[in-house]
Amino acid sequence: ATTKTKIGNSEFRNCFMNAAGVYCYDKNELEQVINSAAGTFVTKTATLQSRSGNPEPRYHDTALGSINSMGLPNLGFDYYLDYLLELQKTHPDRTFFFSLVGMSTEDTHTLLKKVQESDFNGITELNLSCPNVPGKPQIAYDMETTENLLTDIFSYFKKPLGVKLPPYFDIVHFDQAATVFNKFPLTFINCVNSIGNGLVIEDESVVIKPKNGFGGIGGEYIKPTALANVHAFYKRLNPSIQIIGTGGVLTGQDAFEHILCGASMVQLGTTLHKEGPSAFERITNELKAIMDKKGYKTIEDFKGKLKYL
Ligand SMILES: O=C(O)c1[nH]c(=O)[nH]c(=O)c1I
Repeated sequence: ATTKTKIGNSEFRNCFMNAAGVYCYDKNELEQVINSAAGTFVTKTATLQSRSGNPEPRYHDTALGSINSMGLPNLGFDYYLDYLLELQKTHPDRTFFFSLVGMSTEDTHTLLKKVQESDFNGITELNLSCPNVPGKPQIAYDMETTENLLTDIFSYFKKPLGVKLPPYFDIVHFDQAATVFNKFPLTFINCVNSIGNGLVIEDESVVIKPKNGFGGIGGEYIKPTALANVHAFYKRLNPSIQIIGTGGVLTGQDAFEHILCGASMVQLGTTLHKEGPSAFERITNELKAIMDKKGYKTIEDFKGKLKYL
């Protein structure tokens, strides 16, 4: 079996990659993902200026997953663009993802216009779902703002673009969000970001410093929500808009379920943070074993073919 995949016009030797925020802060981490079994990488979400992020401790692993309130720490847009342009020379056969968001609508347009005017030939992921910047809402929970933003973006942005979405929890919200996304030539949507503003307690205390311990939840806790979002949008979106599945992937079986729900690419967040880049080879082999046992040669043989009772 092969776990190769395609997003837009780009082919990837493997359908696994990191989730933005994990193993993607600097060249050292990104190089490790390049040299792993992963098919590609996405950068830490970049803002116009570099950011130190929220006070520490701001990330905590638990037995079943993780909680984080990083606060968008990143080395700034230019650092990641320079590195991505360098990789286009050293790895011309590979396509990488660039995650970004502005601290204001104006900044978002400034960033995307810079990408549009640059020689970057990869795929851009606009993060509409960061839950951890105090005072900033998760953009994609406001459908009017999201529609207005995408309308303006697609008036000038002509390169492959996808959006990173927060989890939705109401069928009507799936309907409303899909109606908006179907209006635009999106290459993909990425479901889901962490479940925002959870609270983890050890003994009598919260475990992270920012926001009195409130932070985004990842890991085993969120797989049912992630699968539901992948499948809900898979059933509602124009087939031209592909789905990247993120959330709760620990094993090849979890990845199999994301693809069964309609994912064309699967991202590792908490699992990658805990296990390191060797997780890509382990999970790829586990998925291939499942495919071989079932007689599936490519992920297209079972993508989106979730059975109902
Ligand atoms: O706190 C973060 O940096 C962060 N943390 C997340 O869990 N998701 C996000 O999109 C972001 I930008």
